[in-house]
Order: sequence, then structure tokens, then C-alpha cells
Amino acid sequence: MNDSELLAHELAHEQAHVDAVYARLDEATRSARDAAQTGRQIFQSDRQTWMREEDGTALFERDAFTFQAAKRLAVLDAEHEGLVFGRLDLEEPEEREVRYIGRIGVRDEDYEPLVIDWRARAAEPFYRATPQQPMDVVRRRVLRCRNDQVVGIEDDLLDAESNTDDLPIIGEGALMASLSRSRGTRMKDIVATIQAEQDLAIRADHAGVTIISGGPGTGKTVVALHRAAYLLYSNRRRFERGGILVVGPGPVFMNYIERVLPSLGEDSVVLRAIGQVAGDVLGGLSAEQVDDAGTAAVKGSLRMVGLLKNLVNLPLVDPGSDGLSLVVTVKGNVLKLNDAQLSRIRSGVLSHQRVNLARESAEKALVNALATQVPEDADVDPDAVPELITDSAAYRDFVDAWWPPLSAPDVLRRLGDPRVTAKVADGILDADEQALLAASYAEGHDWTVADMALLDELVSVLGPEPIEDHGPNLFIEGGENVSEFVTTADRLRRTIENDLTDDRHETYAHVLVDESQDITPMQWRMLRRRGSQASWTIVGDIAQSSWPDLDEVGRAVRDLVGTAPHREFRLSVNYRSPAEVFDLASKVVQVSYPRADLPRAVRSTGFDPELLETSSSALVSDLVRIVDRLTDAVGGTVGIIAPPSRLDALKRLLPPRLGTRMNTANLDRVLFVTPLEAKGLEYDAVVVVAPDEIVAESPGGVRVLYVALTRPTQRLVTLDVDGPGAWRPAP
Ligand SMILES: Nc1ncnc2c1ncn2[C@@H]1O[C@H](COP(=O)(O)OP(=O)(O)OP(=O)(O)O)[C@@H](O)[C@H]1O
Repeated sequence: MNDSELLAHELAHEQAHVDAVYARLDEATRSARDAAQTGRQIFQSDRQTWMREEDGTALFERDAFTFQAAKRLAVLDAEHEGLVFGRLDLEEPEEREVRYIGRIGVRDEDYEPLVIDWRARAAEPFYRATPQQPMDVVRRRVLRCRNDQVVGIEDDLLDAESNTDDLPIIGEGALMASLSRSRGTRMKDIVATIQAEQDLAIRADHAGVTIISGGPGTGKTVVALHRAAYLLYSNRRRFERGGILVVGPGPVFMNYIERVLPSLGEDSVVLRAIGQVAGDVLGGLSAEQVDDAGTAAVKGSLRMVGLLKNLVNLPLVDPGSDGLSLVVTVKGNVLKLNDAQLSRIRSGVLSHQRVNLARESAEKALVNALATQVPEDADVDPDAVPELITDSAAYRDFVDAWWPPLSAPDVLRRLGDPRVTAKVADGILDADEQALLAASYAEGHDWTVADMALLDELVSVLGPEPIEDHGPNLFIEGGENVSEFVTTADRLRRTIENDLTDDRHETYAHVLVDESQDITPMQWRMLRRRGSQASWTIVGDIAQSSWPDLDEVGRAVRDLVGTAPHREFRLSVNYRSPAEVFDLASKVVQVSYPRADLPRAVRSTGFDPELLETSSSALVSDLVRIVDRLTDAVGGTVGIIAPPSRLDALKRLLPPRLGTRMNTANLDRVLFVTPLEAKGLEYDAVVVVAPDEIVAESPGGVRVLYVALTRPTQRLVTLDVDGPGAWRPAP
């Protein structure tokens, strides 16, 4: 057989197995549908009985495994590259064993595995076996499928000693083939080509804190997402019920990664940009806008904790020159509390209760203090005094102004008044920092990402705002959906048990934080409220941090770890950047951050980065030419990474001029982002506009330029404006 006959023969052979898997799944889908139907009928015929989905399923235990597979198949994303993607040929003492590996496990009628779930122990050798330690694997085969058709095969021979006459070896390796494919606007899963060091991090124990570090392009994000899928597989009860939260830097990034988990058959993980995390206690409020570097540094700092406490304690009512006072007349007796007495009552109550939960106690304390002033010989029934006080208009008006329910946004907005900021920030922020803070809350400002953590902090200091009680809602919507029925009942029970002392944070059993080097200390506090009982996966690279104080970043993670069990993994290979590009990027970052963890780039393209120059007036026309050329040169995306001060103008001016040369499909391949928005993303070709301005405009300086330079998978062009560029490394 010649090579192409051999390939055709092998493809046909693998296709036969894949066909058998799909046939079995069709059968299982039918039986799953019948099972759901029967379950629903039982549920509907006896609505008084509590019916759990598991109980319904138990009726069909004879093929529960395949039933589950069919259920999970329903959530598998259509964009993935095939349900079955791998095959292992193992040398067993008796005979050769063949194992097929896939996104989900499937068994035949005799309960024999047709496909093993990639997360199962039996699939481990697919990822871990090496020629040095073959783990009994003779040949590892990656199958490339388009829908249910096998279209390609890539083999690795792991045990060269073994007799492989019956095992032909095809292709040049799956990893390289996968890395050189064009990138689209969505991240793809790597389930067919996970590397051994990545596999260790994915399958690490769930308890405590798992830290995954590594330079740009080492697969930290994609590994973290596969870890979420692995945790659900290995401990589904705990993590599906308790929930897994994945936090990333911004909405563009969240859109970029959102398809990975569905392509692995998982849709129960909550993905949130850091500006959306506090939405659970803020009525869904979220933010995308970011502050300028100086303001962001102030708002992210732990010093805000003390400042916000001062803010909450600052009375809302203007005390006037004589200070606050409360005067009530009861049957001709004048009762009075002065400023100092009122302050004492306020701090006494707040020493053990939060503002929004303490109004009742504060009123009790006020009434007691006033009642003791009624003379003993007064002509009043002592038991009637409290009611006489609380009925008086003077008392009611005073209490409403002195102790109103406070909303976190209203409280934070008070910082827009420089006099308020000066009072609460005295001894905490210097004058310049106070001015930045006050200016950022001036009339008409929008909430920023950093504000979300401050609002969250305020909610936890204030306590939840009292909500109007309309009584529990006993009507369940969507009654046919059995699992929702249970969830609604659970929620109801929780509300009754926890009542008002509940902070209403959503909490999770596992929290996975990506780009953790950019999480500010205030944001860590916000995240920890969502994971007080959780285990954690923390992913990041300090050398890409845009936060000015790197020690603070390290301290925040150490605090989180505390005494919990923890483990660290370092990923050492850069799968994204061509060696030519990464060589330049490493030289740039090392100048300002010599400790940067630099991975080894595995690919080279033969194209050196192009370091070009232009002038402000020629910038747009030069960019048009460059982008035009790059869209021809690469099959996927072209990213234009520009400093924030230039981005809007480029977004406006460039597309109309590009449009005259390109069709719409090509225009969709051109994307405009700031370096901060580019975090975690990648493009086939990248133009970094005005690198010196990127350094100057970002709190992280050169580290943020490093992020921009490490985004391309194939071509890099830098474009200095009005000068040769101080950022360029010495030749
Ligand atoms: N084992 C693998 N097989 C195929 N592709 C991989 C593998 N590991 C990583 N990649 C690819 O390398 C690229 C970089 O991965 P990822 O974005 O997860 O890296 P990262 O470490 O988070 O990068 P950064 O820190 O720069 O954001 C992605 O295109 C990813 O699909």
C-alpha cells in the first residue's frame, strides 16, 4: 500500500468505530427521551409527591451510563472537533488493547466501553505517556473529525521496541498540526492534545488552593477551563450542586472563552467578568469601563476598607454648628439627646450590628435613653412612655433622617463631594489621591470595574437593604421541569432559614480566577465573599500584571491560601507565540522585570517581527496598508492593539477605508482592542500601535506592552508613531 492508500484504509477503519458510537448514542437519545417522558408523566399524575430527577432516572438504571451520555451529548457544542478524538493501542501481557477516548463515555449493550471519557483514569495514558515512560502505550492516535466524519489522523509511536507491523504510523504529530491552524474569534478546547504537564494541573486534587502559573501562551486559561470540566466529572455531586464560578478580566475575554466548556459537554459553570461578580448583591449592576491608572490604583488598594467604614459612619444629616440633637416633648416634659449622646448610641449599636440591620436596636436605644429622662413624679404611666415617644412627629422625622436604609451606590456617590472625601480619607489618602477619588465620582460619572468591589464592600458593611416582603411565592413556574421544582423549593427554604442576616451573595464550591495577577486587593475581598467555603484554582503570570504593586499581588494570593492545603503547577511551554516573536517580547519584558517567567516557544514561522515607524498624520493610511497585507497573509484574525487614547479614533477611521478593499467577511477578521482588553486573547496577526504610549498610559508600564507583544500566533508588526520607539530592546 502506498501512503495515501494506507491513510484511506486507516480512515475507513476508524470511521467504522465512530459510526458504531453514533448509532449507540442515537439509540440512547431515544431511550433518554422516553425516560424523561415517563418521568414527567409520573410527576404530573401525582403533583403532591416530591419527585427528584434522580429518582426518575433510577427507573432506567439498566443503562444509566449511556442515558447520562445522551443527556450530556445534548449540551455538547456543535463547533467542537468530534465526539471521539483519540485512540490508544496498549501492549498488555496477553494481547493488544484498544481504547478510544472521547468527550463523553459511551458503552455498548454489553456494558463494554465504546469510548472512554477523557477525564476517566483509564484515559490518563493518552495525555501522560511519553517515549521514556510509555505507560504500556505503543501508539497514540489523534482522530480529527468534522461532525461525525473522520477527516485526519496523527500518530505518535511511543514504544519503538514493540512490534508495530500491524500498527502503521501516520502524520507528523497532532500538537504541531493543531497549533499551526488559524485562530478564530473563539477559543477552542485542547482536549485532543493536552500535554503531560498540563494534564497534571487539570487533574490535581480539588481541595484547598491550586495555583497555575506560566508565561504567555502556556495554556493557563485553557488548562483552567479543562480543570473545571474535570472537577465536575470527578466530583459531580459536590460541584454541580455547589457551583463553579470562573472569573476573567472582561466581557471580551468571557465571550472568547465561553464555548470551551460547552464543547466539553458542560454547561453548569458560571462565567463572570470581574466587573459582573458583585451583581448578585447589587441588583444585577455591572461595569465594563475602567478608571485611569492613578484612580484605579487608589480604588484597588486595601486602604479603601478603612475609608469606606468612615464613610458609612459619617452622618447623613447636617449636624449644624451646635451638633445633632433630638428633642421630644412627652406630656409637657422636654426630653433631649445631644450630639455626644447620639454618637455614643450610634457607635454602641454599630459595634455589634450592621447599619441596615440595626435600625430596630438603634430605636430601642434611643427610646430607652429618652425615657429615663422622664421625671419619676411626672404624671405619666411609665409603660406608656415608649409609645408616646415613638408616636411623636419630631421623633419619627429625626429617626428617618438619622437612620435611613442605605444603599451602597448612594453611599459611594457621596465621595463626589470633595468635602466628604476630605473627611473620610483624612490620614488615609494624600491630597492628590483624594482629588482623583472625588473627581471620579463627580456628577455624571459611570460606574467602573473598580467601583464594583467598593460597592460590594459597602454592602457587606451596611448589610443588605431591607426588602419589601411580599410573602413567599409558592407558585412554581415551569412545573414540568422537575429539577427546577427542587431548586425553587430549596431557595424558599434558604430564605426562610436565613432571613435578613443573609448577605445574599451567591456562593460557590469552587472559584477559578484567571489573569489573577490583575486582581486588586479590594477585588480579592469581593471574590472571597463568593467562596468562603470554596476550593480555588488561581491562574496567572506576574510578568503580565497591570497592577503597579507586585508585592501586593503576591500577598493577596498568600492570604487566600492561608493554611489551606495548596499545590503549585508551572507551565513551561509557549504554544502561542512563534519563537521569533517571543524572542523580541522576552527581551522587552526582561529590561523592567528580570524575574519574568519565560516559557520556551515551540514553533517557529520564519517571519521576524516587523518594527515599523510612521507619523501621526500618516498613521491611518499606513495602518490600512499593513492590515490589508496581514489579512492576506493569515487565514484568521488580525488584532490592532492601540493605547486607550488612540483606540476610539482608529475604530472610527480605519474600517471605512479598509472596507474599500476588503469584503465584509474579511472586515470581521479585524479587531480593535486596548492592551488591557487584549489580555488572555490571541490573533493570527497583531499590529501594536504606538508601543511607547502603551507603556506610558498603563499602570503596569512595560508589562502591559509585553501582553500586547505576546498576542500573535503568526505575525507581529509594531508601529512607532513620531519616533523610533524608546521601548525597542538594544540590538
Ligand atoms: N496542549 C495544547 N494543545 C493545543 N493547543 C494548545 C495547548 N495548550 C495551549 N494551546 C493553545 O495555546 C494558546 C494559548 O493558550 P492560553 O490562552 O490558555 O494561554 P495562557 O497561558 O492563558 O496565555 P496568556 O497568559 O498569554 O493569556 C491557545 O490557542 C491554546 O489553545
